[in-house]
Amino acid sequence: MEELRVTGGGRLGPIDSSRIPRYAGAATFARLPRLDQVDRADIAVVGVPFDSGVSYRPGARFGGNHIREASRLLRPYNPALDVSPFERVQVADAGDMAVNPFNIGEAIETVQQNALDLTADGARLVTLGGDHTIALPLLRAAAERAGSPMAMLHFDAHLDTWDTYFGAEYTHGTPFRRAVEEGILDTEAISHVGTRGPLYGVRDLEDDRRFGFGIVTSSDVYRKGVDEIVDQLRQRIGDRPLYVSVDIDVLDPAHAPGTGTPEAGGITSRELLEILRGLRGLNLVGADVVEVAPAYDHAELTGVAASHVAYDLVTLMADTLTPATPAPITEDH
Ligand SMILES: N=C(N)NCCCC(=O)O
Ligand SMILES: [Zn+2]
Ligand SMILES: [Zn+2]
Repeated sequence: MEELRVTGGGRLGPIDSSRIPRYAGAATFARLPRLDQVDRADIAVVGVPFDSGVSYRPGARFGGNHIREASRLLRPYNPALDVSPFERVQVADAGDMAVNPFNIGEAIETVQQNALDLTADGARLVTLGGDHTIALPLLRAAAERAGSPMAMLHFDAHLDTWDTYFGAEYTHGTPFRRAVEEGILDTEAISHVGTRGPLYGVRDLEDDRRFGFGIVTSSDVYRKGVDEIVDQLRQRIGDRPLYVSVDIDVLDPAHAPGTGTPEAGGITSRELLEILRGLRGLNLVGADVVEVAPAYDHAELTGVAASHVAYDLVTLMADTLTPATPAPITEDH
């Protein structure tokens, strides 16, 4: 069947949902071309089907494809930022990394190597997880490409700076402690956003502060409002290279039930999208959306939220990127 695509801006864009029904055909993120259908991509969206690092409900290995299915409804123009991301730069779906589910150490190496391979020509990555374990190798690869320690915003109900679980150092509750230990984050410019819920003890917060993390809790977002939070975060980040990691459980379970470790009292999808849009103009070098576990989802709520979050992350990146190649095909259709 012929692939009728939106080609505005000269890029190979999404399959045109006004000519081929959006529910037809195999899913790629936002109906974009696969990476092998374009010469190169400025932004690659890639899946990591891995959830061997979870401490409670499993299933985030299916998250990437769930987000892709829900992303069929995205459209090419983002009015909130007045950007057509798929016209500005070439965006493509790089498929899924083939990650060993039985060996976490090997899985982490594979994710790191695949992320380096995908960014060798200057492309930036938006990764669809997978559990939060994968943030560590993604951060390693992004820091190597950035050439310096990075600022990071970590949207999550949880700190994910715990030390070990059952003696294991590499789990979905520990990636950011490991990242700080490895020196790949700029500890002047790292913050959690949306944290809440019971902890193991006050020591969790003391450790976290010692590592350099700032904390904007879910309650801070509610009480101070989005604009004040955005100002605070932007000041801390400055012009450093920025990595954004979004654990979908940052949202209240009412907005994102399909996740492995849900906590009551979370932010809304509107608040999350508004904070992300407030990051406009910052040097976003990499991002992930993780912890989407479709077996616990209802009515695709979590998938829809995650697909919109990924779309806004792609838009933020596209907005600041100078395309590495000029528009490859003729203007419009
Ligand atoms: N990264 C996520 N989603 N959760 C971490 C929870 C760790 C725990 O079970 O205490
Ligand atoms: Zn979490
Ligand atoms: Zn997490």
